[in-house]
Amino acid sequence: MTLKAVDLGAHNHNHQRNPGFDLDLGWMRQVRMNRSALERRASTIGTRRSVKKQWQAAWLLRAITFIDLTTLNGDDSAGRVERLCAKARQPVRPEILKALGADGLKVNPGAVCVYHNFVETAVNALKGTGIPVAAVSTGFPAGLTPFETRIKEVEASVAAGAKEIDVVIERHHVLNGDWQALYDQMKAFREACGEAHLKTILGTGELATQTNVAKASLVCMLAGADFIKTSTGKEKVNADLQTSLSMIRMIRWFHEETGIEIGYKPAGGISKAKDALTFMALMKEELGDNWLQPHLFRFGASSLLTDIERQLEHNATGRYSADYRQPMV
Ligand SMILES: O=C[C@H](O)COP(=O)(O)O
Repeated sequence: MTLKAVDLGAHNHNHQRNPGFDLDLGWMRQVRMNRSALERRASTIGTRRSVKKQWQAAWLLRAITFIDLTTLNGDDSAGRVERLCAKARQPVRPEILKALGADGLKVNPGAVCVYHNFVETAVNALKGTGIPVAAVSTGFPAGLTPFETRIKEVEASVAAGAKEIDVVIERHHVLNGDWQALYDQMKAFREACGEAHLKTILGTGELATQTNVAKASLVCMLAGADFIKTSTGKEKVNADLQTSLSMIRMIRWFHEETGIEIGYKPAGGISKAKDALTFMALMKEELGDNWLQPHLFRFGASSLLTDIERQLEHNATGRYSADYRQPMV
């Protein structure tokens, strides 16, 4: 296996950030998505392309570098966050890496994602690793706390050491077509983030139409988002392939018009290694290999790593072990 040749996507520090642009209502009017066409295209992704057996371990290791290892639960505690960070330091058991011939590789998730209250805990637990902490800091998951409070939350998370801020949008702005209000809020969040990267969560399962998803994506990118993200993980419908297509195609269009590369983060309900590989195939087909890097692609996922480690072990030994061998937290 040629694992050593696989670029495990070190963070790209030369990447040009999105400076933000004016809200272009003329462009907004051109945006249309056809749900059935998206569904047809989405249904071909997992079937036409499957990763060949000998490449699977390399792809799975690469998938790990895209994970925002996440815990966003009401019963989160410092202890749980510390255990999650320990997992981020060593996402795959050393004997599995050794068996795969990958023991020399640095494989770490893209970030650890927590509520604001645990940013400091995570920053301390990840010291020396270079793994950034992402915070959901804006009245997550509804995003309906007072606007000023949310801005203060963002500033507090950045001050505590978060390098990425995942911000939920107010869905009613989209449902009412109030693009200016959405734009103004996102612009203010971007400003509050400073050097930290802004990831905007659309809550796509609550936006009613694919055209709304696409328009909300464009507004967030125009306002200066570094990433657009599907879901909080708390909506009834979370990341899926057809919605991903709507967002990815807007990323492509935005890049064609502005030259700026925006990251994509499907989140919520992605828990199987096989699904992760399908999302990666989708990115490769629609945006090309360049987008398969941690500064342009992430999975928001709480349990995906467990399944990936299981599959890697199977790949290395031909056997599956029980889930408790790969405890998450
Ligand atoms: O952004 C991440 C999501 O909250 C994680 O969702 P999940 O628990 O379904 O993987």
